[in-house]
Amino acid sequence: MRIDVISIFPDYLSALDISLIGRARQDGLLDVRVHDLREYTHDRHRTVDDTPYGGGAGMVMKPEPWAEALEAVAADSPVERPTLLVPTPSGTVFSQPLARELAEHEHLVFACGRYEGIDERVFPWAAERFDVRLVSLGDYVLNGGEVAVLAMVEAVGRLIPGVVGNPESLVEESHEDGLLEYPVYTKPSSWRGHDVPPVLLSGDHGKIAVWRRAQQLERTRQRRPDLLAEEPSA
Ligand SMILES: O=C(OCc1ccccc1)c1cn[nH]c1
Repeated sequence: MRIDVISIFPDYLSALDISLIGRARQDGLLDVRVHDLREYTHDRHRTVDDTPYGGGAGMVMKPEPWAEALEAVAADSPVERPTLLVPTPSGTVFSQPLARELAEHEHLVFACGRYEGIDERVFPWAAERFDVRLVSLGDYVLNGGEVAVLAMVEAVGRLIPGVVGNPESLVEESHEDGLLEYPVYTKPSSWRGHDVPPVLLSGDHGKIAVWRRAQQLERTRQRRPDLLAEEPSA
């Protein structure tokens, strides 16, 4: 998979050089390229933002640098229609199913917004060449898209075969089966007066599986009842 990230803070993405993603890059499983949006400006101040039409506080990212950066990325894309992911509080919610879908794509391009956002016209313009997805990581506001991109690259990258050592560890995960994950324990079995639930020491794998499923349901009911909400009956 090829991943391009465009940002005015490319160094923010250096975290992608470390650990799992870093090794996947070395192993050639992931081809991650980070681009500085200011390389696509032509004025002395390398201007990427300007005041908002209609007034209001803050600044808006100018459309032209984005168009030039996206054209450059599309020019040497391995596919006809790369997927352009734009983190924004006003996007559809990122999820494990979406991460699984994106892990099948050949070329992902991430646009990191800053300030009050990117000029809206960039999205219909980009839609000529990209499958444009505005994606939210949650109902809160960050200063820019870089942190959200790190999260999405990790969520998607770890699903790519070979990136995570033991693919088994990808299956039993929160949200993989729509429920939260059961609690996990390791040695010592008694620790500062807190003991591991005895069932886990019983060696009875059937009982352990039943106990774990019950824990998933109880946790999901307590912390995320929304995940259990019944589909509205047709
Ligand atoms: O703040 C976010 O994205 C960065 C961003 C993009 C555009 C303008 C301001 C900030 C975000 C919050 N949830 N998901 C994404």
